Amino acid sequence: MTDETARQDGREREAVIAARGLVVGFSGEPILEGLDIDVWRGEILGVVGGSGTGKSVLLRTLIGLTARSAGTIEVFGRDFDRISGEERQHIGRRWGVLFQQGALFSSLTVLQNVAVPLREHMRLSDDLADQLARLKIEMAGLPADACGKYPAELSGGMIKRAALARALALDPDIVFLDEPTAGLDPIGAAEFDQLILRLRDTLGLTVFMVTHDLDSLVTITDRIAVLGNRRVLVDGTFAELKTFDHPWVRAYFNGPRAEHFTFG
Ligand SMILES: Nc1ncnc2c1ncn2[C@@H]1O[C@H](COP(=O)(O)OP(=O)(O)OP(=O)(O)O)[C@@H](O)[C@H]1O
Repeated sequence: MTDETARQDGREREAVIAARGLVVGFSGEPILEGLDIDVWRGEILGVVGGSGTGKSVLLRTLIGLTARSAGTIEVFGRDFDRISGEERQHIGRRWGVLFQQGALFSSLTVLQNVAVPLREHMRLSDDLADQLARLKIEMAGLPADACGKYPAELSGGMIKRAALARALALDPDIVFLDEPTAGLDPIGAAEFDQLILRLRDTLGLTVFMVTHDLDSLVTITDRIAVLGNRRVLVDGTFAELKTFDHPWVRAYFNGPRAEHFTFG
């Protein structure tokens, strides 16, 4: 949705993230060039694009893990380049991240993994950190006996849930999810979708979700941003994107796997 559409909605939308003119590259041609994107408070934004278009690079750039050579990023209305280190740290605590492979510490149990951000950022006793970590683990839909397990002892779905519990540890306002349902069976993926939806509805979370999962896109996203030609080509609902006139967008949203999703 563009700024204009947001205004036409008659509702004031608050951009949790507003990035403008992002340029990101490693060597050679930039991966992202002149990219603008907004993430609105309380929405589930899906980010799609062909393989290698820079979805994960965008996610990492927005959270400050990948450097950009140009562009601005406002987070909660604050220009990230113009704030003190202390404020940056404070803002960093307001987001949680679920990386593609979970990125759990293999030598720590699930409970210890989830307690890491609590111990790092809050001055909590070990006991209180453990209690809070148990709560997040339960919120992520894991059984209590998962707390004492190591990542190697978990299924793919449990790893995603443990990583989500860790992302939720500091009660973030926004969570960044990189392909959260990749590698899950269809039942596990649908359960994970519902979990994300429930967390958004009950906690008022904002969700930035990179995904290739058409079912997730249809079922839980409010809006989808399509990456292509190094920027956001277009954004809108799944139904809107089905009618957008661009070869890749048409092929993606009306291809053999998407054509059965029809809208009133
Ligand atoms: N640290 C890095 N150093 C050099 N090149 C990188 C680095 N990170 C990403 N790239 C390159 O940037 C491009 C975009 O990568 P990215 O992982 O963002 O793609 P993606 O859209 O998430 O792809 P996929 O859907 O396959 O996960 C790729 O060509 C990748 O090789």
